[in-house]
Parts: sequence; C-alpha cells; structure tokens
Amino acid sequence: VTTYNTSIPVAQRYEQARVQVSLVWNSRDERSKNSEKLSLLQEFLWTNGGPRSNLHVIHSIWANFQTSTSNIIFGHKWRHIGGEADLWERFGGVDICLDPYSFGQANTLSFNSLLHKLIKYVPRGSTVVDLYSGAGVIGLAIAASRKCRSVRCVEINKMSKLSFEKSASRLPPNLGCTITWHNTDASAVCN
Ligand SMILES: C[S@@+](CC[C@H](N)C(=O)[O-])C[C@H]1O[C@@H](n2cnc3c(N)ncnc32)[C@H](O)[C@@H]1O
Repeated sequence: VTTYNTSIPVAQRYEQARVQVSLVWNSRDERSKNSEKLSLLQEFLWTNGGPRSNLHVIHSIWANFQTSTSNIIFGHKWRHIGGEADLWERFGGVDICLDPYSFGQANTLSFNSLLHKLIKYVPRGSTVVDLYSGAGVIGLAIAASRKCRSVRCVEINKMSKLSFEKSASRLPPNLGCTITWHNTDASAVCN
C-alpha cells in the first residue's frame, strides 16, 4: 500500500492509499498455458480499480510465477503488468522504494514512528550494521540522520538490492555516511 503523498494530512493519506497487487500464477511465465486468464484478470482489476474506474484503489499490478508446490508463496520470476512500476513510501524521513519482491512493513504508521524513535538512540559517529535489512529501510533512515559514519545492510534476498539502490539514489547528498548493501546470510555475519 502506498500513502506516499506527504503534502496531505496523514488521515487523508490513508483514505487515499492505493494497493500494489501481486498475482501469483502457478506457471513458468506469461507464455505458459492459461496465460490469457492472467491477462483477463489483470484487465478486470485495472478496469474496476485503476485510474479510470470510479474507485481508484489499485496503484499497480505485478505477476509472480511460481511453479513450486511448497508453501513458499513467491517464485523468482516477476513481471510488472500495470500501473506505476515503482511504489514509493516515506519512512523515517526518507523516500523508500518498495518493489513487490522486497519485504515491506504492514503497519506503515507505527513503523514510521518507531524509526523516528530509533534514530534518537543512535550515538553520533556510530558504525551501524542493519541485519535482516530487506530493502534497507532502517539503515537508510539511520544514514539520513547524519549521525553515523557508515551503515551496512545485510540481506539474503538478492532482489531487495534493486529497491535499496532506488531509495539510496534519493538520499540527500553529503550525508557524511557510507551506506552499502550486502547479499549474504546474516546469521553467518553474526557468528
Ligand atoms: C521481517 S523482514 C524485515 C526487513 C527490514 N528490516 C524492514 O524492517 O523492512 C526480514 C528480512 O530478513 C531477510 N532474511 C531472512 N533470513 C535471512 C538471513 N539468514 N540472512 C539475511 N537476511 C535474511 C528476509 O529476506 C527479510 O527481508
């Protein structure tokens, strides 16, 4: 859900929030059997919830292709099939891009206020490691506070790097802090 438009009051922002829809399709890709049904579903959703509908609640639509029969929800293949590709949020005073393949906190209001509180506890000149960082939202907010020398984000999902890089490109210049993102197992880093 995006509530990005910070020029309007918070309550109104939540009323006008829009949803990023991810359709998980149990096939290899968009050329597989039954893919016409995916297009029909996408068209139906966009007609009834897109910008030209009476109830514009859909920000974007993505398809995810999952052939595994395990209980892992998402497969590795993603296709953007409608609306804006990037979903932006505002957390801890920074612009954050959340692609559907990156983890996003569900309670955005609480997360935002927790981030503002957390930053107060960071001593000046710190070296910070954001373990299990996802797209690096916590690390990026700490980096933007200008309180630390470096922030390293550590995350196992390599796709989250794309979201991290888009957000990092919007950080203000000259923060005096290097911020990097590392695709590795955080439990190995801790040991
Ligand atoms: C609950 S999310 C939190 C993400 C981020 N800190 C936030 O608040 O938005 C946990 C993250 O840990 C990652 N993760 C799970 N196991 C991991 C591991 N062994 N090493 C590094 N990251 C891991 C997941 O992919 C996920 O992005």
